Amino acid sequence: MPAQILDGKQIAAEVREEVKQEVARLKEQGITPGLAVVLVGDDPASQVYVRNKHRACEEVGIYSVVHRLPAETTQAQLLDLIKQLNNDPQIHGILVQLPLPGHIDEKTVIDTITLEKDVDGFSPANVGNLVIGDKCFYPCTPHGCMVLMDKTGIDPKGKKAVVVGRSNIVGKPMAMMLLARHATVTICHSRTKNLAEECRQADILVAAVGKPEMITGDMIKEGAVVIDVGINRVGEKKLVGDVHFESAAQKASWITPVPGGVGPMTIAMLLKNTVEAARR
Ligand SMILES: Nc1nc2c(c(=O)[nH]1)N[C@@H](CN(C=O)c1ccc(C(=O)N[C@@H](CCC(=O)O)C(=O)O)cc1)CN2
Repeated sequence: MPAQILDGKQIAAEVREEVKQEVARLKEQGITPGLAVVLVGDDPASQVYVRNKHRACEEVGIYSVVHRLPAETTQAQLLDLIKQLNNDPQIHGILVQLPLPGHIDEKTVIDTITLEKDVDGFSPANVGNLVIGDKCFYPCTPHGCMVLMDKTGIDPKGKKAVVVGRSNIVGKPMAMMLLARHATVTICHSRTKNLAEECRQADILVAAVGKPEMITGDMIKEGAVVIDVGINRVGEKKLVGDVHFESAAQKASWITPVPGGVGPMTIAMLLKNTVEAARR
């Protein structure tokens, strides 16, 4: 039987509605959650994501400021802006849209965002807290994957989870979150021997490699839950994930589509983290 769809659009809408209610409660206490988004340069995809983040904030009542800086902005100028935002009482969350232009060191920039306002959850201190299970912000994309499963009644406890991809933004935090929920976790990457065999062991398979349709149906265990984090543009307009949807859907019990799966959850979880930052 073909897989059921994990509908990210619908679940993200539910999360946004919950956030809206939480924002209203905070406003009754005199607190308006505030998010600052910083965009450097003119990457077209980043411009769209930043615009969508601003709109999503407006819809739920979060105060949002977008700082659009030219591609030639120096690292020192960007760090100055972040320090200013760190001290701005109206701003509870700071996000620097990635990727940054090549002359700016992403790590230095992320390290400059104060821990309390790191709503992306990318800073080393936040990641450290995630690893040891302390209070932290869950990075938005893997958090979105977890919420997709939770709201569908998929419990990782005792399951074998395979995460393909070891990025700091998705693969590694995803593995930590699954581990915290008592899954047995394997992280695979470009040098994993016999990737297909590893993937076939997975009750939950998370693909986050950035390679169009690399995971095919023959790599999937019958009945597995397949979460596709990839967003790859092929040709002029077509978007595909890291999973070959048609063949994978013949084997999986649940699968996320691309578009409309994990992507919409990323922004919904950012709103949630911003409200959490304000609440704290
Ligand atoms: N500072 C950050 N930078 C980046 C992040 C991030 O979480 N923080 N993630 C990505 C980009 N991103 C949000 O910033 C993002 C990507 C995709 C989507 C999304 O909704 N995708 C849609 C398809 C949209 C399209 O047509 O292109 C989907 O999958 O349905 C939302 C947010 C890198 N940078």
